[in-house]
This record gives sequence, C-alpha cells and structure tokens, in this order.
Amino acid sequence: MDQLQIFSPATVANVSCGYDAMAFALESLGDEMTFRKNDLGKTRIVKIEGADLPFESNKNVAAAVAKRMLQDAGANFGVDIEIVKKYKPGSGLGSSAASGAGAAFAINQLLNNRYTKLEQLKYAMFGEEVACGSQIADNVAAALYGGFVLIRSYEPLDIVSIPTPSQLFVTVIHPQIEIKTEDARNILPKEIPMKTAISQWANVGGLIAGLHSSDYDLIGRSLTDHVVEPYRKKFIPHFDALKRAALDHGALGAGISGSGPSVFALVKGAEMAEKIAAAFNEVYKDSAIDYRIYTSGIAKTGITLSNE
Ligand SMILES: Nc1ncnc2c1ncn2[C@@H]1O[C@H](COP(=O)(O)OP(=O)(O)O)[C@@H](O)[C@H]1O
Ligand SMILES: N[C@@H](CCOP(=O)(O)O)C(=O)O
Repeated sequence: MDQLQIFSPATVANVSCGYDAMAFALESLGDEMTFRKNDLGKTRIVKIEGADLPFESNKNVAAAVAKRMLQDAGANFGVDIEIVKKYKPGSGLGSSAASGAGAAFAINQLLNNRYTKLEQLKYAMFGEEVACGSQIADNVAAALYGGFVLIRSYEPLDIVSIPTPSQLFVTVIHPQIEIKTEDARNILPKEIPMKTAISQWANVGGLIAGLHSSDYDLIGRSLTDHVVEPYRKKFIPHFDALKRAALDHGALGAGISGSGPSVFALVKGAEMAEKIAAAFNEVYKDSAIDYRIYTSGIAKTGITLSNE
C-alpha cells in the first residue's frame, strides 16, 4: 500500500465523571486525512484545510507522530500528509487527538501492520504531548478503538472497550472560541478531598454499569462531575444555561466535552438529539459568539479507511 485516506472521528473525553479516564467517538464528525509515501525519506505536511495549524513536523501532531513511527521502524520512505479539518482545534472535541490517532493508524497501515493497537495508542499519546504537554490517552483511545473506552490504567496502559447502548445519541454545541487543553489542565487542583473522590468514582461505576446494561436513567444520573466542571465551566459562555436547557428538554445528562469549550448532552434516540440541538440553539442564538451544533450517533468503530 502506497497511499491511504482515512476518517478520524471527533471524540468527547471525560464524559463528565471520568477525567482522563473515559471518552467516546462520534459517528458523523471528524477529520479527513490522506497519507502518501514519498521517496525523499521526509515527513511533510503538504496540505491543511479548515484550520490554521503549524506545518512543521515537530509542531504538527500528525507529522510528529508519523515521523517518530517511521524512524522507530527504520522505514526507507517518507510520508506526505494532507489534513482536512472539519472543526476547529482548541475545541474540546479531540481535534489534536483526531490527527495523532489518525497518523498512528495510517502509518501502521503503510508499514504493513508493524505495530499493535496498544503501540499505535502510545504513539498517538505522544501526539497529545506535542499538542498539550501531557500524554493523555482518553481522546486518542476513543478515536482508535471507537465506541466508549475506559483507560483503566496508564501504567501499564490498559484500555477497556465499553458497550454502547443502541439508542444512545449525542448533541454537541461548539462555541467558536479556542480553549487550549494545556491551559484548561493548568487551572485544575493537584489534589481533591476524599469526599469529592468518592462521589466521582461512584459516578464512573454508575456510568459503566449503565452503558453495560443499557440503563439510560442510570447513565443520566451518573453524568455528574464534582472534580473538573466547577473549575472549567466559567470559561464556557452560557454553560449553566446550556446544561439546564438540555436537562429540561429531556437529555439524560450534559457536561463539558473534554476541556471545552464544547458542551455535550447524551440522549436516548435520534429525535431527542435534534430536540436538544434546538434547545442549545435557543440559548446561543442571540449571543455574540459564533457556534456550531452537531447531532451524532456514537461511532461503533474507530478510525476508518475512506474507501471501505
Ligand atoms: N494536526 C493538528 N490538529 C489539531 N491541533 C494541532 C495539530 N497539530 C498541532 N496542533 C495544536 O494542538 C493544539 C490544539 O489541541 P488542544 O488544545 O488539545 O485542542 P483540542 O481539544 O481541539 O484537541 C493547538 O495549539 C494546535 O495548534
Ligand atoms: N482529559 C482531557 C481531555 C482533553 O480533551 P480535548 O478534546 O479538550 O483535547 C482533559 O480534560 O484535559
């Protein structure tokens, strides 16, 4: 194989209660990427559409991941990369993760499946370090594995795929302001009280149990975040109003997507996803801030080849 085109999904990390430990992938939002072997032995970003991103191979996540994988494999070829961004970076929708995981997946294919999935994940996590200074696994694992994932352990890395109830859908509003994940991590406390930790891990347990048993009410009750949301929500215009609107109109629960500014709501049924989209729109329609609203199913698989 000399070239391939992929779709790399947007992802919602944390899922309210699971900071750095849970995420899921969206079915109908994500980036398109093309990877083409070259004889120059160089990794080059040759096209970026839809966002203002660095082209340098040590700054662009896709190039940094690709370069490292090719070097480690002792490959005798380089790669030209094209990225078509469908949503802005600094989104809280795993924009950097879509690029990093996409590169890990594609370079592995060009190297005839040299790397295991866990090895691809580790390269994609290196991409997250390039983007935000931390090797976070949540977004990149959801992009590579699809569905809901739990990062049960970082050392050693242990990823658990969690089943997705068939009627689960998501509505996301993405205010067009940029919040850098790095900044949003730096404002969080380094330690939390025992009482807070207890309610947080109880909710993670509830969310996992609800996803396993398709208990939509339990999923909703578990979408509570005592650790991160109180610190980050002040950077998201109208956050409380969005959450209130989602709950009043029938969403199971709502919270900050990743590090924000996007806000997600999990819902039962495609119709409800549209209803929540309308409710989000009501909150933002007179705001001075531009915004996008998406409804989507949960991606059952992760990154896909575009010609599949
Ligand atoms: N290929 C890429 N895609 C997205 N962001 C990238 C890429 N390469 C480098 N970056 C940088 O990563 C940062 C965005 O990542 P991050 O703050 O985690 O936002 P997001 O929540 O959208 O992933 C920006 O500083 C951006 O310039
Ligand atoms: N767990 C991370 C997830 C960051 O997601 P992003 O989509 O904002 O990059 C965090 O909450 O910091």
